[in-house]
Amino acid sequence: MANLHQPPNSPILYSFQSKDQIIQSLANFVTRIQKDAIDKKGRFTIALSGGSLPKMLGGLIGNPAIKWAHWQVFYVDERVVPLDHPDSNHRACMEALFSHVPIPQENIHAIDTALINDLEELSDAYEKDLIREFAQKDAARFPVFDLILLGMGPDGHTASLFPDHELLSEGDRWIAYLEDSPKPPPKRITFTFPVINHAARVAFVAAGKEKVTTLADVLDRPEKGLPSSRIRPGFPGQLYWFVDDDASSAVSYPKTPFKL
Ligand SMILES: O=C1O[C@H](COP(=O)(O)O)[C@@H](O)[C@H](O)[C@H]1O
Repeated sequence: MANLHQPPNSPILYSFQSKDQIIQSLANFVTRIQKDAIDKKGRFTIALSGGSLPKMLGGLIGNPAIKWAHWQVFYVDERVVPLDHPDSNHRACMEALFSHVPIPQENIHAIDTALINDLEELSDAYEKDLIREFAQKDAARFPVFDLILLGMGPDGHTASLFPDHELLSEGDRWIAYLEDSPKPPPKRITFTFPVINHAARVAFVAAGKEKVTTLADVLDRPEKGLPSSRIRPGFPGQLYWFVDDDASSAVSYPKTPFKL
């Protein structure tokens, strides 16, 4: 559980020469965290993003060390569209990962598309799904995920938390909704900052030259307050960055060699 009396741990930045190296290292990292979680509690709770992230998870396919039956998967944010829509984060994760591995479908927590015409009900229902998974088991004010995987947009947004948006100050709800996302589609639901910042581990995955300025702003100039720089899991939580050398070429923040 987050300890408010201790300052957050500093982020750990891993930079790789290629996307393939990110994919392999990320797979090793996730594999180790799921083993520790399952050994300790018999389950592994993970939340995934959409955007470019799902395609970075390919290193998990065919890995015999992954105990899929023990995974409980939620989405950090979801675009409010049918689950087979090209914009759906669930669809992207199914196509890139879950349709290739033996995970029980009931362990993947997608939005209830019967509710997509009422965003408040939809986000309440997703919050209740989270509460069912976490509240009775962990009795915490906020869920404590074993691992949350995030992306970062070129504007510095993460999840569906966009620069200058009123949801940046949401400190109470677990799941919030928005109808005015600056990036299409406009209707989305999203984890709030407190949920992300209560996780045991959070890892950003960001690659490509189009992220270079934003990554330097987030890591070297956090005082700018971009949404991605507000991700600071409370102690003893740990934040990691898995990036490529293109994205990190303008960053002064110290890099750490990757080893497990
Ligand atoms: O719209 C979204 O964007 C972010 C970042 O996407 P990326 O393609 O720049 O990695 C993503 O993390 C989020 O889940 C998604 O809904």
